[in-house]
Amino acid sequence: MRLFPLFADLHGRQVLVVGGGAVAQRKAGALLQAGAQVRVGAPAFTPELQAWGQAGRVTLLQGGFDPTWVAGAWLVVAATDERAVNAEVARIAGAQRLWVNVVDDPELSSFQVPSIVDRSPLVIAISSGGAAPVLARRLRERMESLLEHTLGRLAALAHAQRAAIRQRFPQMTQRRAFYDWLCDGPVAAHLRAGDDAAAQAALQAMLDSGQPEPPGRIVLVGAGPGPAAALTLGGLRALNEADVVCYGRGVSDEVRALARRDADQLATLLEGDALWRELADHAVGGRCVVLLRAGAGLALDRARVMALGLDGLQWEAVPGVS
Ligand SMILES: C[C@@]1(CC(=O)O)c2cc3[nH]c(cc4nc(cc5[nH]c(cc(n2)[C@H]1CCC(=O)O)[C@@](C)(CC(=O)O)[C@@H]5CCC(=O)O)C(CC(=O)O)=C4CCC(=O)O)c(CCC(=O)O)c3CC(=O)O
Ligand SMILES: NC(=O)C1=CN([C@@H]2O[C@H](COP(=O)(O)OP(=O)(O)OC[C@H]3O[C@@H](n4cnc5c(N)ncnc54)[C@H](O)[C@@H]3O)[C@@H](O)[C@H]2O)C=CC1
Repeated sequence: MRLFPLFADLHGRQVLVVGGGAVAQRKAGALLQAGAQVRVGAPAFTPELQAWGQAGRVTLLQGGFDPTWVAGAWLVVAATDERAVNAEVARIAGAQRLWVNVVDDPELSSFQVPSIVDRSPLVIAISSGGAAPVLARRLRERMESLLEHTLGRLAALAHAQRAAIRQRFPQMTQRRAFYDWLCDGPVAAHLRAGDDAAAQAALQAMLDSGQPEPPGRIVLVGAGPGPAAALTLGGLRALNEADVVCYGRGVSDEVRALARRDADQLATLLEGDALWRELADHAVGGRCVVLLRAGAGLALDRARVMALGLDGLQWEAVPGVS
């Protein structure tokens, strides 16, 4: 590892960007995101940088690089299109032991700027160490599509409850289990479905009870053509574990009789989203719900389940003989 990754707190700290072109603008923009006080010095600026200057978001220093500009800076970025100027900026900043990023010379840079996936407070920084910046960018684009945008809100929720979580789960092993539940269970699912209030309530309920509620389980079982003998072994096993059996048209009494004795049995004629929701409602408190349908049974629509924010539950399908 040639470069050591670290996360710098630039809030309220002065950073100097030398150069006023597209690259200087990109660096200045990222620094502003991090709350830095950005000063940009160049003979000419992009329209965007000029606008930021007028709005007071950055301070513009007009003219060619002047060594006095580095005074007060914590970091310096050399982003002109003149190699000699960039090298001079690196020399002056380096002499004062300031960290300097030289956009056209990884060798002269004492720090480089990574590709950033921002799910604040979660942040991922990717570096190729200057070997191939485009690879870093491509990897970022893949991660952007992979990581839900609600990840940041999940981390923020965890942050807000950090003390309560420690108090409720004093041992590290308990906390690990809790965090697994937080990421895999209903809180994350509610956030993905855009229901922040429900996410907060689920987290609060967990902190109150201290019991990671096991996720409910829903098994879609195909009952086969009718007689109990045609039920698959998987179907039979699910019926034995069921707390609730929802059955559709054409399911024989013979098959229903195989369910666990104290399971609730309910006929349902619902379809689509209403059906998925009904099954999820029955699965509260970690219950096992079996949907019995004649023939092959109902196919599991994972995309729909996810869209409805019900993927915190365990969904399975045991197709029957059709
Ligand atoms: C060393 C480093 C110094 C530094 O910190 O700036 C550096 C150096 C150079 N970049 C060059 C070119 C390009 N850089 C990009 C993109 C990014 N470059 C970034 C960082 C870094 N670039 C640092 C290393 C980081 C690492 O390796 O991990 C990113 C990650 C961050 C950011 O800049 O904000 C950002 C992606 C952000 C994102 O989208 O996620 C693109 C693609 C594009 O713009 O789409 C091209 C055009 C294609 C090409 O030419 O390769 C050139 C040649 C210039 C020339 O030939 O004139 C040099 C100089 C050299 O290699 O010598
Ligand atoms: N690190 C990176 O991600 C990338 C780096 N590059 C490198 O960055 C350089 C700059 O790229 P762009 O911003 O697109 O160029 P640009 O031509 O848009 O901007 C250059 C800027 O430097 C300023 N400048 C020139 N002489 C100066 C001086 N003496 N003092 C202060 N400012 C001065 C100009 O006024 C202008 O604002 C490129 O030459 C290239 O080598 C290019 C692409 C990506």
